Amino acid sequence: MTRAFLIVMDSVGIGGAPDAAEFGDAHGTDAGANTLGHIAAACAAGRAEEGRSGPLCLPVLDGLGLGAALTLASGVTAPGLGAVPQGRWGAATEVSRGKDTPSGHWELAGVPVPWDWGYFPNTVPAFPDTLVAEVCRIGGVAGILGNCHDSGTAIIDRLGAEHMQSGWPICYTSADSVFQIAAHEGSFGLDRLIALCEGLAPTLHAMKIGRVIARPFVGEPGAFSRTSNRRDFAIAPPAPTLLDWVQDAGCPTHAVGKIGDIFSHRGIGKLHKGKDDAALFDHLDRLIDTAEPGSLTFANFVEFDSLYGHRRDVSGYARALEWFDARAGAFLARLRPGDLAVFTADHGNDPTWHGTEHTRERVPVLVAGLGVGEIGPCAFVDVAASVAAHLGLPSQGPGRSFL
Ligand SMILES: O=P(O)(O)O[C@H]1O[C@H](CO)[C@@H](O)[C@H]1O
Ligand SMILES: [Mn+2]
Ligand SMILES: [Mn+2]
Repeated sequence: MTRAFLIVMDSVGIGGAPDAAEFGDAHGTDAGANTLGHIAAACAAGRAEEGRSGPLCLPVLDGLGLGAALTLASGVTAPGLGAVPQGRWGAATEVSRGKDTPSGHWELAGVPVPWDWGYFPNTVPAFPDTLVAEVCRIGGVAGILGNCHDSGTAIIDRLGAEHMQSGWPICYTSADSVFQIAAHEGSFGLDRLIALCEGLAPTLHAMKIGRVIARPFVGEPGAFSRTSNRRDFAIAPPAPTLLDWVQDAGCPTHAVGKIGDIFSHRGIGKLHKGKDDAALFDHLDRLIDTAEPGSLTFANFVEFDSLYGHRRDVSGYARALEWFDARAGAFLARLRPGDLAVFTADHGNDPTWHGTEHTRERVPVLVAGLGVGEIGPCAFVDVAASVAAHLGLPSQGPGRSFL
């Protein structure tokens, strides 16, 4: 019996999205945002030397077809990449109208987003008075801090001390459809922060705001750091996804990392969480031995995005890719006959691009366990159709299997 491992490298885009200009991610004759392509170019030019050195070195993912997928998506030939692929490889295009994590994951799981997400304006205040009043009522506070667009690390540096003094939660958003609350685990309390986010979620979801996110932090003024106790309260997918298709067929599902949160816990069998991507890869290494016949393991590795993409840290992103590549090699060596492993991504987050937001890009689809060959240009939903076909399940989404 077969097993499937669907592994999302969060934000590892390969450029070339046909609609990038509509998202502000291409201008004029500029080739546009290209997470992998621009990281590889920076590495080759000696501009990504912190904690690593030289051209980007990803022999395992490139051996599956990463460099070939990059060239297919965006026409870029990246220094250090471009081996003759030993896997099946393609470049996938998204149709959902958001370049956010839920849109990307749901569409990979067979369900494009049929609605326009709600967003908050990039003004101060960013939030309507009625929403602020709701935060105050549920949180038992007299006011909020922030009320603006910002980077999550910058805003705790700026407002963390005032938050500890006043007890007011720090509420902020971004270009994504999110409402985020940062609060100190000690002075405000982690359970209280999570209860506040959970209590606000129905109101925000009714506004088609995709997620309410608890962003707890610890430390003292001048030395705050976010913890791994982040919680996302996401709106539910609009239709059953690949996870439901598998579960409804009586087969086990394993969610590694934030997959459970992203799918609002629909179709999730066992949850495997961890404090960082290394701990998540330990889960994957265990599941390669223990996952049941017929099961789907769906994993998200978030640190490319959260620690390096949003922080515009090119060296850090390159380091993370090289670390991941080595772990992927050890993982793939343990695949069994009948196993399928797919490496892909949910959107881009080019660390060389302006701002601190996601970027609209195509994503790689790298498949181990199905022999060698070009999948070529494909759709996000084709990933779900292919995984379902591999597990012997009828695909219920619009995708076409590349099996
Ligand atoms: O700057 P931080 O708090 O990491 O926020 C980032 O994380 C959010 C959710 O993934 C995105 O909307 C992005 O703004
Ligand atoms: Mn993401
Ligand atoms: Mn992100």
